[in-house]
Amino acid sequence: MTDFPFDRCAVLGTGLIGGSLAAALRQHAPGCTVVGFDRPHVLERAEERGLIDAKAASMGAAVDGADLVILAFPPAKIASAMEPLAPHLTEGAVVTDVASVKQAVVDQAQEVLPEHVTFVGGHPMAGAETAGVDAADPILFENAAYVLTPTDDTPSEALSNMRAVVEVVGATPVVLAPEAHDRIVARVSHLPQLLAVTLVQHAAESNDDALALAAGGFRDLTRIAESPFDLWREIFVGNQGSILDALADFTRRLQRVQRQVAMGDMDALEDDFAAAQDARARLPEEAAGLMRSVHDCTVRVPDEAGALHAISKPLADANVSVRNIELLRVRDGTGGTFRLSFRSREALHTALDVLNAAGFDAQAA
Ligand SMILES: NC(=O)C1=CN([C@@H]2O[C@H](COP(=O)(O)OP(=O)(O)OC[C@H]3O[C@@H](n4cnc5c(N)ncnc54)[C@H](O)[C@@H]3O)[C@@H](O)[C@H]2O)C=CC1
Ligand SMILES: O=C(O)C(=O)Cc1ccc(O)cc1
Repeated sequence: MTDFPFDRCAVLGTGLIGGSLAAALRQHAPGCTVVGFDRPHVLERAEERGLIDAKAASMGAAVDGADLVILAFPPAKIASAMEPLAPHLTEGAVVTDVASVKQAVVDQAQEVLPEHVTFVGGHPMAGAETAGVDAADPILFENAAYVLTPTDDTPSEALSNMRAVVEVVGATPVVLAPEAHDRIVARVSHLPQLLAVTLVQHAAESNDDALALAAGGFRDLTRIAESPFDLWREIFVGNQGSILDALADFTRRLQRVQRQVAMGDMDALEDDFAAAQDARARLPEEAAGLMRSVHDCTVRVPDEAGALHAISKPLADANVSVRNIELLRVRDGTGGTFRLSFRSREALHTALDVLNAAGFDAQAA
């Protein structure tokens, strides 16, 4: 790629996010050499998986000569790595990070990074419930929002070069002040994480059989309850103020809902449903990441050998690629139902046409 503004990128922390960024850069900015640094066994794995071009034995060696430095450690380690890194940074380098909370990292960068580099905070709004180098995937950022948090001092060239990084990995840049970012993610990411965990616990502890009755809605709403705590511990500590504000606001809303239910105020609840439907329709069509909500359909098939082939063949013939196939249920004698997921609304609609034309009962899910 000729107009990619960086030649040598150091990725410090080659886990889920760093490994995915490294791999996406290798794929889409082939002129840029990607050097990784992590714990030796992780780095070994990153190289084995082809996520990086080269391994560095130390942080200093990784950033030596790098015009782009991506800090992709856990948040506290990102902040604590800056000071020891400072003397090794190359003049003119752009330093960025991926931490889920921005104000503290931006403050730390302003305090300890040398004048001759520019720090631009970043946060890809894409992730997965599994961490680590083995979960890294260059497709992770496709269609994701990717927040950049420049300050008043950030030179416009550094910001536009970071936009190029975001775009080359398939994401959409969203520029926000660090404090605005932290307030927003408290509501769309940190509070939902706490609610998912609380919902699962609330149901599971109410009755031994409760989870056996949970349908798709409960599953959709609680997917992120499987996320590992290690990262979240740092997020809850790092964004405590905004999370407490969001919790207080949310508690007031929940109390209002409680009053509406108690008073049988269906008009008020209907208004809430309408407002939520309206707002949800404005969610980005392709939400972020590997775990994004996908375009699904269900297909009923007869109980006979070769059923999966019978579905996949006409789709392959029509050049429709399937992201995921899940067998939802099988009943002896009466057949089964598959759930198929596609990457886009267009692919889903083509698939529905193809499958129905082939004689299946396929419906958008
Ligand atoms: N997991 C997610 O869904 C998202 C995470 N983030 C941010 O990305 C950053 C990394 O998170 P993940 O990639 O999920 O975690 P991860 O655990 O997959 O990756 C972190 C990497 O840092 C390395 N590391 C940690 N301490 C180290 C040390 N002292 N020396 C050398 N290497 C060390 C680990 O070995 C690991 O490979 C965090 O700052 C997080 O806030 C941002 C968006 C989404
Ligand atoms: O998988 C999901 O839906 C997520 O919300 C993942 C996620 C986790 C942490 C972040 O800072 C950003 C995104």
